[in-house]
Amino acid sequence: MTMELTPESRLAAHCELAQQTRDLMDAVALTEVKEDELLAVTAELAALTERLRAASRATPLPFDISPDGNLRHLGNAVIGGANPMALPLVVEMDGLTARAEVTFRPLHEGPPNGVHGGISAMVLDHLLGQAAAAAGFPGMTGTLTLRYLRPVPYGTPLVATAEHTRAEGRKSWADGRIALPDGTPLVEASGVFVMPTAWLGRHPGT
Ligand SMILES: CCCCCCCCCCCCCCCC(=O)SCCNC(=O)CCNC(=O)[C@H](O)C(C)(C)COP(=O)(O)OP(=O)(O)OC[C@H]1O[C@@H](n2cnc3c(N)ncnc32)[C@H](O)[C@@H]1OP(=O)(O)O
Repeated sequence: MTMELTPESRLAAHCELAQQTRDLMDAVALTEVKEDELLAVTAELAALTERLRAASRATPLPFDISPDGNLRHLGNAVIGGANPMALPLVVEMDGLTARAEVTFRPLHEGPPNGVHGGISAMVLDHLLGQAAAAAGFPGMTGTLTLRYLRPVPYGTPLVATAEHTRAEGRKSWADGRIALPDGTPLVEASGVFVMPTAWLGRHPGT
């Protein structure tokens, strides 16, 4: 884990850029403008891409400690505010239960009018991993098992939750689900997380 000192104002500007990029991605997925406008916007975007590439990192922003003292990962593909790929998911811990409100977007479409199963899996992978980490067992996903019970809609507020269930040596288990606000489950997941030997001693409790 690399700790890096970057001014908060620059990080906030990076997160704003990522959010603007998400808005752009949503607009690209849904646009109906004419072909010449598509070509014009594409040319403008190519120029903007080159401006950002004028100074580049080799990897996204790493784990760091936020001003409120919490571990954060702004470059993460699920929770990273500075990563346009991220929703970004805001995970709250309620005791040992990880909980996140999530509204998927048309951009996440897999089946017609529904969220891609891999997107649901990505959210649950992260949430289960965070529940295991909160219980003192951070690890890499070894196995993730999913049951897709009902199509996952986009544009509707949903709730994702996960909890650590047990641990054995370097392995820990967690369960989770994405559900409608009334609790109706849409996708259920269970996962095995394995702490790589390289992490031993680098996280509280290991
Ligand atoms: C530095 C501090 C960081 C702090 C951090 C904070 C975290 C803040 C929350 C982040 C939440 C992120 C949540 C998303 C997490 C990803 O998305 S991780 C990305 C996806 N996963 C991967 O890329 C993992 C790739 N695989 C690997 O690196 C390695 O295979 C593994 C999983 C680390 C295991 O390697 P290994 O340690 O050499 O395993 P090995 O010694 O053979 O086996 C150890 C035990 O695990 C079992 N095992 C091994 N592989 C598996 C498997 N695939 N399935 C089930 N069991 C397995 C073995 O059977 C063995 O069991 P026992 O014999 O002890 O009973």
